Amino acid sequence: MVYDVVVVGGGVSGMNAARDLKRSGLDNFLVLEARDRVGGRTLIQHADGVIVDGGATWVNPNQTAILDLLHELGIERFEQYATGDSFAILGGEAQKVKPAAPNPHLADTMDAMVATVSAEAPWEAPNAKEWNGMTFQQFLDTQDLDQATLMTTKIAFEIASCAPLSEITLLNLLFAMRATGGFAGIGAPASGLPQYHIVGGMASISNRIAADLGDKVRLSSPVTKISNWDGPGPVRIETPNGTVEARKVIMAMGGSLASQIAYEPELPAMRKGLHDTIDRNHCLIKTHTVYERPFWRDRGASGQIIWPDGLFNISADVTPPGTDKGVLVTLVRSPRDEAPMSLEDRKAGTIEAFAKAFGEEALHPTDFVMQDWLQEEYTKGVEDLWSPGLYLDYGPALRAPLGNIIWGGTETSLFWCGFIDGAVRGGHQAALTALASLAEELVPAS
Ligand SMILES: Cc1cc2nc3c(=O)[nH]c(=O)nc-3n(C[C@H](O)[C@H](O)[C@H](O)COP(=O)(O)OP(=O)(O)OC[C@H]3O[C@@H](n4cnc5c(N)ncnc54)[C@H](O)[C@@H]3O)c2cc1C
Repeated sequence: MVYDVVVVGGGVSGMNAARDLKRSGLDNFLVLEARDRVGGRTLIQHADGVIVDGGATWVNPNQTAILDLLHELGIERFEQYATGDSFAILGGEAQKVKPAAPNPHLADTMDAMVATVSAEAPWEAPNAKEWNGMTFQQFLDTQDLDQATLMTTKIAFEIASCAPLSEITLLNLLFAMRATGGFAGIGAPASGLPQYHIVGGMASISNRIAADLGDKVRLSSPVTKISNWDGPGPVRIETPNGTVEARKVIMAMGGSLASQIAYEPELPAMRKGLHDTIDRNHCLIKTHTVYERPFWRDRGASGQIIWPDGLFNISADVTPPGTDKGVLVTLVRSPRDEAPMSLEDRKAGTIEAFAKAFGEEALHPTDFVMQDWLQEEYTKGVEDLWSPGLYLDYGPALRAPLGNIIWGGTETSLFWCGFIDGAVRGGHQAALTALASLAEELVPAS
């Protein structure tokens, strides 16, 4: 049997592509997912009986593709708790901090630069070459900014980008800003956290779609080799459980994961170059600490702590509705070469920091869970799109189909690429491309 389409990867992007295929009336398709679950970089964890997001969690009101999907699936969202004081740990002590307004000079300067970078082809920007040769840190050094601005910019952008400013190529950042609505989109200082969480966890999106697709989703099926992708004849897709054939293949994953698969014939140099240039090893850890109640709220605290160069980068109150417990998340962006820290040590350092800001009650959580994405074979840390040359040298290969392979995943989206919203958009786009390409084959050759 030859499938019309095989979707490789059951993250939000692949599941959304499969959902579109089904809604188009196509029946002859299959999703192959490496893990024993769908959802990819979204993950439901249970902490003292409370559902928390081990992966992606925040959605903001500008992210219309994910908001539409949530609406269609009947999935509710709840607002981020943001009432009360925020803290920063500076010099070992917790201090109340007021959100600083973004520096208008920096915002205007960068928005003017963003205006010259197109979402479709950032490599064609007039200054693409110059900006490809410069890091964000080097650019900031030329801007004559005060220390406070430099610090808020560093915190906001390092959290949003999961990389030190010295490793972010300016051209790539400007594209990311273009894709997310300008300077204020990706990580404007003091723009705060995005605003909504998903009731039941972000992974309920993929779980809901998987339940609807039934046996069209094959779990624990890591694709190891893709042959004859350039046709004619069907593409062969190998997994340890057997080989399937398809007319079209949607690769719904980032380039760094796609590069772990063997291709015959080999992929062209441009696409291989793209895979090799994506930096895949930046670590992102999330922890959730559960308490009997959100006691920090009684003390007038929002739950947010910013800790430049600390054990974690930022914390927030992510207590879902319907529980008396209180839940604090931390996001940890670790340098690649940092030795992994044990759960016990991370817990001890985290609650000690919470105690500095919120008092002794913080030393008595009822549960503490951690998720380290660098340890996940089918995620491999955060897929960074910051390396020099990624767009300038290999950008045209990012979305261009190759033979019968169609590239999907959040990284291919023109908008909110790298985010859940981009994953939904990348899925829509890949499904449309596959359907159009199948339709084209029905047109008789003249
Ligand atoms: C800790 C963390 C926090 C985040 N927070 C947010 C947030 O708050 N808001 C937001 O918008 N975004 C956030 N993101 C980003 C968001 O999670 C991603 O943009 C999105 O989930 C990507 O979806 P995807 O389907 O494109 O890719 P993935 O989720 O990576 O899906 C790829 C799928 O392919 C599978 N796969 C890999 N290799 C193979 C193979 N060989 N064969 C078969 N299957 C394979 C994987 O198992 C996976 O299921 C966060 C990411 C992380 C890691």
